[in-house]
Amino acid sequence: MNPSTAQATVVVDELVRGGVEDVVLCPGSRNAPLAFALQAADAAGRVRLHMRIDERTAGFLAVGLAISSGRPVPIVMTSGTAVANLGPAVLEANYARVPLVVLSANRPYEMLGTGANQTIEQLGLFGSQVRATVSLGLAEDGLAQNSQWRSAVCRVLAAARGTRSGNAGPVHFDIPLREPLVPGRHPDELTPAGRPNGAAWTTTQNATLDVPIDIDLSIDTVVISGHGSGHRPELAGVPTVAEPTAPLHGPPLHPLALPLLEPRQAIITGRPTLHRPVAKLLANPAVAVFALTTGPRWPDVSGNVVGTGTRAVVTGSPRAAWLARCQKLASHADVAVREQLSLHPKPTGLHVAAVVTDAMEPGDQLLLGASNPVRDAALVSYPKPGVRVLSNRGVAGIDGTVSTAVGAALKHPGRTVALIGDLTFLHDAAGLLMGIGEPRPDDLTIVVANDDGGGIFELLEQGDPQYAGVFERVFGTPHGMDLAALCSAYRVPHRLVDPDQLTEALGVANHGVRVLEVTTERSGLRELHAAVRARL
Ligand SMILES: Cc1ncc(C[n+]2csc(CCOP(=O)(O)OP(=O)(O)O)c2C)c(N)n1
Ligand SMILES: C=C(O[C@H]1C=C[C@H](C(=O)CCC(=O)O)[C@@H](C(=O)O)[C@@H]1O)C(=O)O
Ligand SMILES: [Mg+2]
Repeated sequence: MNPSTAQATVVVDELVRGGVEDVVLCPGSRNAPLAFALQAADAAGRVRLHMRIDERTAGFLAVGLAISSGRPVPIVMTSGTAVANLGPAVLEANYARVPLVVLSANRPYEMLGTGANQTIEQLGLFGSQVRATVSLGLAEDGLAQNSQWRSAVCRVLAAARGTRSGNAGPVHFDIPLREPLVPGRHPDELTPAGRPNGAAWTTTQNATLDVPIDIDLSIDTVVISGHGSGHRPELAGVPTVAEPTAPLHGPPLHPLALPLLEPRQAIITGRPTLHRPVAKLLANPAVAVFALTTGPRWPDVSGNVVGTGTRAVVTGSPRAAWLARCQKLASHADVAVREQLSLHPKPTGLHVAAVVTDAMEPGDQLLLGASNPVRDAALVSYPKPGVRVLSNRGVAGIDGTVSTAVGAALKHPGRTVALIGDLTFLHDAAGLLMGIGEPRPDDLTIVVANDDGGGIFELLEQGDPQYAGVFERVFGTPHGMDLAALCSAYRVPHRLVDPDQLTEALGVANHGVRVLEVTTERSGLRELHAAVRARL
């Protein structure tokens, strides 16, 4: 077995021993030793290999696989811009604490600066965005490097999982590889041995971060449950504004009810990412804000957090009058939203979100695109028990969302529905490119609310009628794209559905990947949201 083949075979073997189930591979030559080793592991049923041509979609496919399974997912690619294309996925993984491993093949380091082809300073490329940057020395004939290789893999996986830090996230694992890059004449030679019984080379237990903080719940309190929040049974009695991807700890509180309430205390769990009324509350100096997070970091956008920890030691109970007021205002907001939807003359993304979230049942997985879809879901529904809701809230990008949905669906045993906007769909339509024979989701429905542009901007300052002369081109960005033709090019079934047919269409049994496109209007969104607020 030549040195590069031996090294690659050991690395793949140790990844499998470390609990990796899925690996995404992009074609290249420098990473050929890893490609051969991964193909062999896939053929032996030890790992599920996913080939992707485009490293950008590969990275977000891995994000989807990782957030749905909780397992580290390596993405393997050749040197050069192939590695740089993982940038957006690494950013998302950093801020959303997703265990990704960018496993980049590299030219031998001595080639740096020589003008050698496809040779860049890729070690360290992701800077502070990764939890660790690990490299391996070149494999050499006759050197006993097995233990170094295997222990490095264990360090990579531990860093990605946050095993000792409580802070899962992306890791860059850069491996310089020297020719020969293809297996020798004796490809069946034995792999340098791992630990007995398939164990990992280095084992460790998850560190537990335990930082208790005292919180008195007799003070009028709301909980803001944001992305990445842990479950907090100690807050079960406290009115909770939960983002769609977060647990609903206590009685549901609608985000639009917040401005009508005067809590004296707020408890953040996870990281709030969605609503301005939430941001305004958390910035109010008259409100005592606590942050409970599971990892070493906590959010404090306004610098108003008075105390933080990983566990609340609660005393007291919410006042009955406070609970009653929160419940009344939450119900009022719920009614106002649905009532205005029924009165609004044109179908909008908010209408589509209401249909999709109403259709979700226990066992389903829902993935929400950035921009309006995730916000619309928050306005028309509360997190449902048994429905897993995912969204790339790390940096709220509209990139890679189709790929993320495909990855998440590949790891979910039941139905996955993705609700995304048209720009989000167009941004990552290449995520539909799944090569012949590659694993495909059993049941993924991508619902595209197509308002021919960026509906979110209608609701922001730039959507004010005073900017009408400028708005449409530089914010609305109408495109007029034929989504049916695009889906046809990717060989994915597509159906244009009237809004009032969407419930029925979602109920049709699905096998594989399909796109349901719903034409919506963004021109009346500002008025619709204003009408809802006027009813509060
Ligand atoms: C990669 C990336 N580029 C740009 C943005 C800024 N942005 C946020 S929402 C949005 C428009 C989204 O439009 P669409 O997906 O159609 O959803 P809609 O707002 O229409 O519901 C853009 C461009 C972003 N978040 N991420
Ligand atoms: C479009 C971008 O992001 C903006 C999207 C929505 C945010 C927002 O305020 C929506 C309305 C609401 O939640 O009340 C907006 C914000 O946080 O102020 C974001 O900037 C973008 O390009 O950043
Ligand atoms: Mg749109």
